[in-house]
Amino acid sequence: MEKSEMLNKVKGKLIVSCQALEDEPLHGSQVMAKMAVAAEQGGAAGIRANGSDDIKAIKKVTNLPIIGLVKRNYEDSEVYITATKKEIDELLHAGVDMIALDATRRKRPNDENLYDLINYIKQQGVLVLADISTVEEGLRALEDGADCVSTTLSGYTSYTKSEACGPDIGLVEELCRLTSQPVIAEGRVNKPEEVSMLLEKGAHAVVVGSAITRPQHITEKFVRALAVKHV
Ligand SMILES: CC(=O)N[C@H](C=O)[C@@H](O)[C@H](O)[C@H](O)COP(=O)(O)O
Repeated sequence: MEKSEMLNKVKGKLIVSCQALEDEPLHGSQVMAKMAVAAEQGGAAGIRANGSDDIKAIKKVTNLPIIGLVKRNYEDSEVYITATKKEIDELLHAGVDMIALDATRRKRPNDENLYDLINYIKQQGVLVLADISTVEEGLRALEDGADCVSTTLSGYTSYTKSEACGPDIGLVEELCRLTSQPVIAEGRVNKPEEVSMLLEKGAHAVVVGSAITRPQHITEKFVRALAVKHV
């Protein structure tokens, strides 16, 4: 797939994040592959997926474009989304259309450098999605060569931590105002109407994860509503 073709395919559309870590009930590549099929049947235009096993299984069942990442924890860093060249090589080997990596300014494991990692991915002809938590991080990542940015980490870095339960609309708006490059809205998008609202605010595409693919979280919401009703 041509680089620009992938971005055109997801423009104005929904991308579904199909992820379940080892401690989650739906963990397993076959389950994530079924989630991806369900997402495609529902009309998703792309899939965001974690780890080469899940990605390989998903590629067998759908031709939708895939944004790949590898979540891995390192002792010397808070960065866990595609933190080093090792994870990038795993994704290149699995074959993805776009690689999502942490593009915060936090220290990376082995002191690896964001600029070098972005440009390494680009040299392999794969698109780079910068997962950021602030406007400054987004602009800097684009300067460093990222093809697009996603608001994935807003609320998840020590300096953006919040109790917010909805998407960071302000961050999407501000990034869209300051750059003409694609801005993807991601993180705590819980309602269908938020997807259309974020697209109207200028988002290129919207990623939804937990609200579609983490049934334990969906159940919790129903249970909370039940508790409120009976107070
Ligand atoms: C912060 C972090 O590690 N986010 C991860 C990034 O890949 C995923 O766990 C999220 O599910 C994804 O970003 C979609 O967000 P939400 O599940 O809120 O729709």
